[in-house]
Amino acid sequence: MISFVQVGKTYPDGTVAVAATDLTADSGRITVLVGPSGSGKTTLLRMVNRMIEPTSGEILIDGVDVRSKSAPELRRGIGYVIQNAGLFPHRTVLANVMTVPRLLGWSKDKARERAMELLTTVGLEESHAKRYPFQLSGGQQQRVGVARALAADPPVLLMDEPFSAVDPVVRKDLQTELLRLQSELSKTILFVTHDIDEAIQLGDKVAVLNTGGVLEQFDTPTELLANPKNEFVESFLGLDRGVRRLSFFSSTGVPLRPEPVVARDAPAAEVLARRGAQPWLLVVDDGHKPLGWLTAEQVPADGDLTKVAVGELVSYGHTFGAATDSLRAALDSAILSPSSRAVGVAEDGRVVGVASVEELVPAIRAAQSASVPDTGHGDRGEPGDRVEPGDRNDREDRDDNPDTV
Ligand SMILES: Nc1ncnc2c1ncn2[C@@H]1O[C@H](COP(=O)(O)OP(=O)(O)OP(=O)(O)O)[C@@H](O)[C@H]1O
Repeated sequence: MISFVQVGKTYPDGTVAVAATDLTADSGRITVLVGPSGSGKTTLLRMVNRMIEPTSGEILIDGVDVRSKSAPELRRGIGYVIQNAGLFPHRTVLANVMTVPRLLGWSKDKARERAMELLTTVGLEESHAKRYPFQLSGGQQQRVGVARALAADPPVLLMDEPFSAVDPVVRKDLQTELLRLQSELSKTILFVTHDIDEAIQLGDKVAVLNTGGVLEQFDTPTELLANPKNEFVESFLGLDRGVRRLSFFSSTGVPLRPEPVVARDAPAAEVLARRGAQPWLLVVDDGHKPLGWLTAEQVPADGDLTKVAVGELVSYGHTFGAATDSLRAALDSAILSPSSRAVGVAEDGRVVGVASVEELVPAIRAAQSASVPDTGHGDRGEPGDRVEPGDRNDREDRDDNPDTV
């Protein structure tokens, strides 16, 4: 557990980066610090490993003041991951990951074994070990950064905008990977981001900071979305917070109708009967997997769907897991489809049924008036677009490679 007790930081030029802050990051959980540029997120984070010293208050890790150890000793017990990974460019991937174990006096063999194991854990291949950082993609470099931070198995991990420099698709992969890793490793993670979607996706709890280092709200993502404490938090969460909140509700209440679903080789009489009752038909293959939509007018007069080429069907966009996905996934599936209908599938991909946007409305209304239990990491939904951060690595007094101490 990391406890900030009345922690403040005023820089020598008088800038108040962090106002007196009380905050507790629970053990084995991800606590996200989110806020606009200059709200003191990085300063708060770096006070934990003493890259920056507070001007007031104290920081305790499991009840022990961080100042009771020398900074280098403290840092070797705290993993640290930054934007652009901060890898040593002149060292191989393997050597990068071995850095802290070697500093801790592990034998070369033990450190190498651990590093190889970790590279696999973070989703890299053995062949990557001998490469230099410039020979990896941005996403792969970030994975090496995470492996390096985990090398000495520190209980605490500080992550400062670790996924900001990669494209949104890779970023989403890295977020998913972090959640998977965390479900196995249960580290105490303090994670800084500008991006409220990332905060909601990853955080067990989220601290929303404002300019001047003021902590506006510290809550679970569901509570933040349901009850923002003030206008600042509300506007920071964005106008679509109602939609985001749907990520925390199951789609199991969505009425999925099987009637508009028809096999491509279904008997003509069945096709024609369904055409009469439905404006859109979802055509499925012989494994009951979706092929695409057909409007009633597009159905051949003799009801023979095999006459319609699969390429002529209207794309169904993407499906949602009827038993596993959130209400937001169901809504996305409907609004992103030209038919305005969501396609619900079972785990094996077979179509369970479809629901129009209108048919989703009662389930959405029920969710919006319900309170959500504090489930921690439930279904977190999809992270959305993000605000690109500025380059933070230009600050003079910042040492981004604490391993070098
Ligand atoms: N060495 C310094 N001297 C003076 N002011 C500083 C120094 N480092 C940071 N600041 C100021 O402290 C405030 C908080 O900075 P900090 O980097 O912690 O914010 P942040 O929320 O992490 O911002 P960003 O997301 O843009 O990185 C800012 O106003 C910043 O300009």
